[in-house]
Amino acid sequence: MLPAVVKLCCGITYPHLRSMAGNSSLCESEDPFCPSLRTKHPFMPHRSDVRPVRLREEELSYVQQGQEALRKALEIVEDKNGWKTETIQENGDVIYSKVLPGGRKVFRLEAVLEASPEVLCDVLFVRVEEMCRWNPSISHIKVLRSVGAETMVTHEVTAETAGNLIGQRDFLSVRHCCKQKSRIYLAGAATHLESFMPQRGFVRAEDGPTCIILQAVDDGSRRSRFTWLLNMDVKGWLPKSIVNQALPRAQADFTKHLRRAKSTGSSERGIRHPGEISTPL
Ligand SMILES: CC(C)CCC[C@@H](C)[C@H]1CC[C@H]2[C@@H]3CC=C4C[C@@H](O)CC[C@]4(C)[C@H]3CC[C@]12C
Repeated sequence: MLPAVVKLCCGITYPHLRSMAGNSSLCESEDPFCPSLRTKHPFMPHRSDVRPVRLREEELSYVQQGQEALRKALEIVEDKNGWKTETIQENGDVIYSKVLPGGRKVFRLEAVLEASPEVLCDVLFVRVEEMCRWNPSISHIKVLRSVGAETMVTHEVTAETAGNLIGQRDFLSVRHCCKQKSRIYLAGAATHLESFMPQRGFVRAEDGPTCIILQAVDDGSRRSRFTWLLNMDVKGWLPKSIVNQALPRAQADFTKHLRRAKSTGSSERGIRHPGEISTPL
């Protein structure tokens, strides 16, 4: 697995980003990944329209932070040692936990969802701002910066829902998406934006380094293996036991809402894929 991690780290899978960063070996390979991402971001070069675009220092730093988040998150998730089964849900989803050196407890949810990795990527990454429509635990998500099609800075605010023992939190995160072989990786980590300091009345929590791995269960399948590392510092003064109960619960709830998300998202946007309408994920 190490070579894969190193590859990701070096940005070998991002020919267009390397080009944007000033490397002269531009867009040699056709990248069929997420065509919707390209149309969404008109500044993404098409093959016939390839020209070097220099990333500003700040943008380049977000790309690097995203790649670094993925590398660190994969290191945690792929280390097979020390994981304990936390809960087995009725639907078969399993949450494992592990205590990292330093004492933080992280959670890994494993599920199978009835959608292809591309559809899940669309719901979770491309249309991230729509997440609060299908997930009542989140009250607001805004993309503050986009760098190419695969990196963005987002601001998220959790909802003040009854039963949320943690209380409302906000997050400022770099989010990064990349495809390698049959997998799509969504990574994230807390970041900074000068114009976006913690706001009064909010406790700024930190999400990450975290990642979601989406992998087709078998060739041509519309089912995906969904592996999600939840690695969160909720901040504030709270007993560890409360936090360590709330996090896996939040993870299970999120996955429950995600299973219903695609139908809502598609119909609201008027996009209909045959056979995909009301199928839960
Ligand atoms: C217990 C309290 C403090 C937190 C509960 C809400 C948690 C589970 C919510 C808040 C913000 C959410 C994240 C917001 C944005 C993204 C980016 C997306 O591409 C994958 C999902 C991901 C990573 C969400 C995962 C779930 C998340 C971390």
